[in-house]
Amino acid sequence: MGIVLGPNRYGKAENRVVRIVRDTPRHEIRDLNVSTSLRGDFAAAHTHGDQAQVLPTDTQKNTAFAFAKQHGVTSPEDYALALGSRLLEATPVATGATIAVDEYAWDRIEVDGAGHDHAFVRRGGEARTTRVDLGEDGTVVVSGLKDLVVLKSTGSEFKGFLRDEYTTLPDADDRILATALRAEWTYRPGQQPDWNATYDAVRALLLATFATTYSRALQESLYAMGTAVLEAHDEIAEISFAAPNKHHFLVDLAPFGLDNPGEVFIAADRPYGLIEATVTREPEDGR
Ligand SMILES: O=c1[nH]c(=O)c2[nH]c(=O)[nH]c2[nH]1
Repeated sequence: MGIVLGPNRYGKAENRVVRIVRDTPRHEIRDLNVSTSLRGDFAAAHTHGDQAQVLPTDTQKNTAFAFAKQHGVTSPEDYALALGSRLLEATPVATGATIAVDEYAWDRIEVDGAGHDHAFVRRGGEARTTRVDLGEDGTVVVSGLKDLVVLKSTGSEFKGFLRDEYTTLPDADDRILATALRAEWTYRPGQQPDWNATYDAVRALLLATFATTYSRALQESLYAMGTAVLEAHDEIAEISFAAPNKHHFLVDLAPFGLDNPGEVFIAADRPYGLIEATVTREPEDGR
């Protein structure tokens, strides 16, 4: 039985690219974590140690930084599309490139009621994400966010579930619902919307829908959030979620002679329920 090389790709992961725009005294900052990956006929490098067609990962790293200067970063999507095209041009045997970008948001530090020109404070642990694939079947842009930590202190229940001899969970009529949301939405082919405005709108819609939907399960909240995004954004084909159910357990204060009507909880970090769902469009939508 012969042995052959299977799928392979290579690139430079997690280039931490920070771009400052300083054309005026009021600076702008874009803080990115950029990973590049090329695929194609790189068999010779694996089987014969022949690097002739291999654009070094070091060059990919350099291009990521050079493009932050030359092309600029108006949005992670625009930057990733430009970087991916360049790497494909520079690497004749490459048939596809994937560029993944996480962006960390910085807010201006407020001084005397105004945002400072060049001093910033990191906004939480949340990141904006994009993954751009330039390949054999065209270009796909998947944008999203991760580690968006949200909590509802009421308006959430979980009851009526399947029970067996191992089930101990009681019905909950009123519980805390919390998650660190990961969402990824895929743009329809050929769409080039205002990436930043669309990101802001989708994020706001996810948050508002989470807040205002009475939740009978995290699954129902995710479905409502996805439906809201697809109804409002024709340019988006589908949206996927991964949501850890960050359990908050009511603490038994009875030993101390205290009642606890949903006031004191222990926040458990693990294990957590992991709820994943994709909300998509029916094929007969015709596009
Ligand atoms: O929103 C929830 N969905 C579940 O599937 C589940 N399972 C569980 O134990 N608690 C919860 N909560």
